Amino acid sequence: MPYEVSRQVRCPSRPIKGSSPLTGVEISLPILLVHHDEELWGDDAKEFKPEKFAEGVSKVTNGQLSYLPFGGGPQVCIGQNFAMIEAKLALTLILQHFTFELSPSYAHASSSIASLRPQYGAHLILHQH
Ligand code: HEM
Repeated sequence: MPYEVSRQVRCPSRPIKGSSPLTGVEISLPILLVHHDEELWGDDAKEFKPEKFAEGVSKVTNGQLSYLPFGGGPQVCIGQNFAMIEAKLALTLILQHFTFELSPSYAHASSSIASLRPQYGAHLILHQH
């Protein structure tokens, strides 16, 4: 997930929250902050709870555009479906043959260089079935 998506305002007649931004102004939407917003996601917004998505994205977001790992609108990521299938396929193949746990050497430090990633790598210990 990239840290932010940005756009240059080309049409001053499109108001944003009641104001008309100047033409040429660049507006950035910090995706990471939107995904951690407690108003949108609740008090446990910063906790890792993938089960929130058990009934799909539209259920958990109440139809709001508040989950944007692939952006949204006319410039939404064209590789979204490919990336999701690839990730599910890779994870399925790994889980068919291995279980894994975090290594004690793993240090939790997320870093954002174009996309969000573990700063010191994801140290895993794999166990073959
Ligand atoms: C997990 C993987 C990926 C993530 C998180 C991701 C995320 C994103 C995001 C957030 C945007 C929107 C940027 C914006 O609105 O300014 C975007 C655009 C784009 N992505 Fe991805 N992407 C991923 C994989 C891919 C793959 C695999 C491809 C190509 C096969 C791809 C091709 C593109 C292209 C061409 C755009 C620009 C679309 C446009 O401007 O019309 N992405 N991506």
